[in-house]
This record gives sequence, structure tokens and C-alpha cells, in this order.
Amino acid sequence: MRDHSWEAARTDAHRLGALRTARTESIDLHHAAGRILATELRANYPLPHCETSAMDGYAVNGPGPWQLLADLAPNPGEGKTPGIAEGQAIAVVTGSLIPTGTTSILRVEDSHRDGALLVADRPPRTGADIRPAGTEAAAGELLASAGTRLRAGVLATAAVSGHDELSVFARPSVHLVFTGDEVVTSGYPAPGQVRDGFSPVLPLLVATLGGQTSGTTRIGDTLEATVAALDSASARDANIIVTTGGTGFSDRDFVRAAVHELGGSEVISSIAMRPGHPSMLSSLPGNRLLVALPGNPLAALMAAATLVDPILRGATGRAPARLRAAVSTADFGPLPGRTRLVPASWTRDAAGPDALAPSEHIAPAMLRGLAAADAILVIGPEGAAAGAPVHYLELPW
Ligand SMILES: Nc1nc2c(c(=O)[nH]1)N[C@H]1C(S)=C(S)[C@@H](COP(=O)(O)OP(=O)(O)OC[C@H]3O[C@@H](n4cnc5c(N)ncnc54)[C@H](O)[C@@H]3O)O[C@H]1N2
Ligand code: MOO
Repeated sequence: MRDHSWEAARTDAHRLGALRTARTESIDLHHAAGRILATELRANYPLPHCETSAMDGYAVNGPGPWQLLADLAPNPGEGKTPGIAEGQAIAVVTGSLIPTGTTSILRVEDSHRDGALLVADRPPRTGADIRPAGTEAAAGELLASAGTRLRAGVLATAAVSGHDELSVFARPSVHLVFTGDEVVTSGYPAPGQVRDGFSPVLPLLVATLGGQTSGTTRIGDTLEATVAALDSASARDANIIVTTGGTGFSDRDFVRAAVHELGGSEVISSIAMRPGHPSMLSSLPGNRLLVALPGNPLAALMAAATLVDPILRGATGRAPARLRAAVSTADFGPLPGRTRLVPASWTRDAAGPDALAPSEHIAPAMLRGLAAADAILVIGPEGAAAGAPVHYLELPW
């Protein structure tokens, strides 16, 4: 068994996800938040689609003073107002259509009335506060590429550019299998037991990464139970199975044996990372992928960032998460052959740029350091000196 490098594990996971691209579906814009665009988003019409006033005030023609035709602006939605001749003005509000003949908009705060006349306190330049059609986008112009997550900005842009339905990738279905005779799901664990740290967060994590949990199974440590869990109706229908625990090589670890018994094959048997070394990625009959997360909680979540995130990104038309650059506050000595994933948080140092400080409490079986983290430092085998550039991943969930 040869370790995959951490980088190769991410790349292979992404490639295998992309080979199983999710189908697309059309979804009402109001229910599309967080989904991933499956096609380009283009403007259905010019933005803005008509010439309008950018301010409350008056549409004026020529230099003032002006004869005011109407001092109450009509509702912009009622359509075209009458035109104005030179020396005339008409009240408008922000968003009103520009009457024919308008040379500029005089803001209400820059004007006063002198009997029937409208006078400028600050004469507007020609064209002032007239919003021409098409200045934000021409009809058909690209607003967002396929693979874009529909966050607030993109979703609002889709709405104002005339979209009611959006084509998005279906959420790949993920079946979760939690192993461990010693795992308890509520109350205080007895000596030897552990409180389950996975079932409260993995469905959330899967959803945040772009999938949906289609089923969960909790099993004890036997080969029969593990095979049955990976071969259940829900697990057979899923695109991806994620298991927790049981990745090791003891006679109480059965995930690898169950994969082989079901005719699957290990694509990634282990990863040269710390924590998370025994993580595994297998293909299973039925075009399914199985991600085996180690039982140690921090190791499992670092493995999820390494495997589950890239698979779901690949399956929904997105690139792998970008490695970003920062400086670390701490020295990391060399660790030959291993990439370290280290929960870290931003510190503000008055003397220098913001830097990432590794959390305390980051042993593989601990979670407290991740709870306090803003990001994950990615430290290569050569280590890194304090203050030198390092890579980090944004927390993917
Ligand atoms: N002789 C060796 N022993 C171990 C090695 C090794 O290389 N040689 N690797 C260690 C590493 S690294 C890890 S990680 C773990 C991998 O363990 P498994 O994936 O087989 O997981 P388990 O043995 O089932 O559990 C490990 C640990 O995690 C706890 N656990 C399990 N499920 C949960 C849960 N839902 N919530 C919280 N904690 C959980 C479990 O009780 C164990 O304490 O193996 C090392 N050993
Ligand atoms: O690497 Mo294990 O995955 O240390 O906890």
C-alpha cells in the first residue's frame, strides 16, 4: 500500500467527482440559494432595461429656470410620462422613466421653487443622474459562469436580469455510515465509550459542500454489519458513501474488508497527511464512490476537507478549493513525507499583516482547536518558518 500525497489525493478525488457529474435540474429562483449553476447566467435583457432617473428630483430640459409641468412624480411603473420642451421640467423619482427631451436630472435638494418656476441652486451638468439603458450589462452578456455558487449577489443579479428558473446541478446524494460499538449519541459516555461527534455535523457538512444526505446508518464493528450497511438500499442508491471509523488495520476495523467483499477497489488507500493518514477513497460497483474517514474526529474532518469537498466540487462543475497564501505565526519543523493540516485562526499584529496562528488542542482525537479555527494551514513536509509564506485553506464548511 502506497500513500497518496495530499495534493494527489485532492486532485484524484476531484477527478473522480468530475467523472460523475451530477444531472442538472431547473429550480425556482426563490429556492436556489446555495445551489451551483449548471449553465452560464446571462442577462435576459439590457441592465437597466430602460433609461431611468438615478435620483428623486426633476427632469429638466435646457438651462433653468424651468416651468414645472407637474410637481408630483407619477408612479414609475405606470409607464412613459409626457415629454418636456426646452425650459420645462417635470417631477421624477428614482427609477422614473426619463421623459423625452430631458437633458439632465435636477436633484430635489439642489433646487427651490420661485412661484411657478423651478430654480437650480446647483445647475446639473448635461446628462446628470440619467441612468442609460444597458450600462450594467448588454442583453445576453455573461453575468456568472457555470459552477458558480448561488450566493446572495449572484442570486439577486439573476432575479433582476429576468430569470425565474435556474439550471443547477442536482445535489449528489451521500449515504453516511457511522461505525463504532463504543460510540454513544447522547448523554455522558462511560469509560471506554465516546460521544459521537460526527452525526450532528456530517449532514450539515455534506450540505455545505454541495451534496445532500440521503440516508444514515449506525453500525457496530463487524464485517457483516459493515457489508450490509454499504449494500443497503439507501447506500446502493447514493452517489457517495461516507463512513466514519474502522479505516485501520486492526481486527476490529472492517471498512476495507467490506469494500473488497463488495467488489470495490481502493483508489486512495492512505494519504501522506497528518492527521488523517488512514483515510481511504474507493470505487464501488454501481458507479459509487466510498470515502472512509478515520475515527479520530479531527482526522475525519481534515479528511473530509481533503476528499469529500473535492469530490462534490468535481461532481458539480467547480474547481478544487484554492490554496491561499498567508504567513504563519509559528515555526513548523520538517515532517518528511507528510503534509500537515493545522487548524489556525487569524491574529492581528499591529506590526505586520494579519497572520494565522495554529490552534492549541489539535491532536487527531481532539476537536477544540478546530472549534476555535478560522482556516486550515497546509504545511508541506519541509515545514515553514514563522513569518514565511504558507498556504492555507478556507474552512470549507
Ligand atoms: N497501530 C496503529 N494504530 C493506529 C494507527 C496506526 O497507523 N497504527 N493509526 C491511528 C490513526 S492515525 C487513526 S486516525 C486511527 C484510525 O482509526 P479508525 O479509522 O480505524 O477508527 P476507529 O479505530 O474506529 O476509531 C478511532 C478513534 O476514533 C473514535 N471515534 C470513532 N467514531 C467516533 C465518533 N463518531 N465520534 C467521536 N469519536 C469517534 C474511536 O472511539 C477511537 O477512539 O487509528 C490510529 N491507530
Ligand atoms: O492521522 Mo490519524 O488520522 O492521526 O488521527
